[in-house]
Amino acid sequence: MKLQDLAQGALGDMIGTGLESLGALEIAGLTADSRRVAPGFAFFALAGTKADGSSYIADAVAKGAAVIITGAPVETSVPVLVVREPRRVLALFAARFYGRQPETMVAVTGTAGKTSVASFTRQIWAAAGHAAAQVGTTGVISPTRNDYGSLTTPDPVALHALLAELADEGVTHAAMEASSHGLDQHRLDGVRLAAAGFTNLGRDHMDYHPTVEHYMASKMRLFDSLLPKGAPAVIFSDDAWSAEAIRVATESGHDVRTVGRSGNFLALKRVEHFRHKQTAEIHHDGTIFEVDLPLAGDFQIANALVSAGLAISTGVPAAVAMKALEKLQGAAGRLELVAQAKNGALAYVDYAHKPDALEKVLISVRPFTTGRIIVVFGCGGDRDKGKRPIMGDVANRLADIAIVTDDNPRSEIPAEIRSEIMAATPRGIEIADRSQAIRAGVAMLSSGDTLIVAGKGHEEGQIVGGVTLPFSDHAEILKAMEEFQP
Ligand SMILES: CC(=O)N[C@H]1[C@@H](OP(=O)(O)OP(=O)(O)OC[C@H]2O[C@@H](n3ccc(=O)[nH]c3=O)[C@H](O)[C@@H]2O)O[C@H](CO)[C@@H](O)[C@@H]1O[C@H](C)C(=O)N[C@@H](C)C(=O)N[C@H](CCC(=O)O)C(=O)O
Ligand SMILES: Nc1ncnc2c1ncn2[C@@H]1O[C@H](COP(=O)(O)OP(=O)(O)OP(=O)(O)O)[C@@H](O)[C@H]1O
Ligand SMILES: N[C@H](CCC[C@H](N)C(=O)O)C(=O)O
Ligand SMILES: [Mg+2]
Repeated sequence: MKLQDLAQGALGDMIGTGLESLGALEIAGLTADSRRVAPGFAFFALAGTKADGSSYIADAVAKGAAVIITGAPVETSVPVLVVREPRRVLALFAARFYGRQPETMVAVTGTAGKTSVASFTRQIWAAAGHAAAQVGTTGVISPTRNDYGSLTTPDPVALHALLAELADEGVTHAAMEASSHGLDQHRLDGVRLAAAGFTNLGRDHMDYHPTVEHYMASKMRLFDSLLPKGAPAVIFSDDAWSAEAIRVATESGHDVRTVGRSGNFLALKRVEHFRHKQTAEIHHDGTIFEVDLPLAGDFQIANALVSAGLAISTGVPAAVAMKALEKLQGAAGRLELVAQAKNGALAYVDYAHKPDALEKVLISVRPFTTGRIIVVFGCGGDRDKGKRPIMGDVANRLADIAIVTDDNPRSEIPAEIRSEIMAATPRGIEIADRSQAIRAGVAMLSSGDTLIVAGKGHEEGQIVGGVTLPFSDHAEILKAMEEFQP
């Protein structure tokens, strides 16, 4: 593809000249990683969090880069195009380079619930007869794939290559997660969105965002920069940050549709909790729906409402969407019931790795726990350190027994991470080895107890140093259940 064809639509972001003379240049591929450059590629030199891409220009040129696209002039032997927002230009170019996307795309942002909402929206679309996919933390799920993933929001080149493949496979509807990193780094700027959703805002990623306002503003890019004006913005109404999300979406000229107890689009009137399910009365456009949601956890109602809001806003009849809620399967590792002991105690895996999520999950299981709540959890290394004592305190207050263990220590010293948690968990029991911690939790189970193994959800590895060791909370629970037969 010629550079001038890639540049269409991104011209507003260009500065300086260069395109006139370079427009006819044939571009074989795009990348921001010099290690992936092949002959004829455009190499985007991006200033990153760890490295500066401009130090890899020589490497890219040696590998055959045809043009360097960058934010500041550089001297090199191949043509250079200087642009104002290189990350945005990369995303827009990637969208044009790969060309095809599923016709109906939605994105959801929020601190917690994105994976669940992407999954539920895919399931509702599928129930309505659409070929639907989800893209996010747990990877890619479509009618023909279930691929494990790494980033919540893939980088724009990988993302658009994937969206083109999905479109070619016949996928017409796709729901994706918009992480704050992804939004801040313009990873989704080339995605054509039909609607967007917001779940909630809590503490996370304070290692990356200087303030909570910056974190919220990154999330709000979804509404103030990416969603086309006038498109439906589905916003959970009952979060402390809902009003701010509604304000941004309204000021951006969107069709704001709120869902929740104070929702105007889907209004939640009543909820009854049972052990593995809950019943909700939902009002929509003058009709009352009684919905049996086959999932535990108050927060799943919020996720179900946002998903139904997105599905209805992209053409699914409300009655079809409400019916589909009754068949929902939870996203892998999100308050997933892994085993029930002989004595009736329940063991769940959950992906709560931030304070609000841990709090919500522990509160959610209390109504059906007649015995004790036992939680096994840790905090990731090389991530927001501030959340460690907060999560420790949450577990100390809301669980009867808190077992503090390791969760992806990465480059940090595991004992130090644990002691930062333990500082706020005076009742906590520290067991370094995660497998032993889970064994201890299972061994304690008596009738009426609930065990929550939190933090890793669907993950299949434990990252220690630079190495990912095979590990599954799911498998460890089953092994311990077999051993202790509680
Ligand atoms: C902190 C962060 O978000 N980093 C992401 C960012 O990297 P960066 O631009 O800061 O990269 P860098 O390492 O500083 O390097 C700068 C530039 O030099 C280039 N380079 C580097 C080395 C080399 O030899 N040659 C070369 O060209 C790099 O490709 C890059 O373009 O852009 C990269 C491409 O999009 C991402 O892969 C990378 O994600 C890293 C791996 C990561 O761990 N990100 C996590 C924190 C993340 O994004 N998480 C979110 C949220 C998760 C959640 O929901 O909670 C997610 O969406 O997954
Ligand atoms: N609506 C919600 N409100 C509060 N907590 C929630 C909500 N939905 C999910 N959770 C909690 O957060 C955990 C992660 O849920 P989910 O994977 O759906 O969110 P996410 O936003 O995709 O998270 P991540 O950013 O880590 O990918 C769940 O296991 C549960 O503990
Ligand atoms: N997407 C999140 C996942 C965290 C999961 C938890 N197991 C951890 O490693 O902290 C992150 O990379 O920050
Ligand atoms: Mg997610």
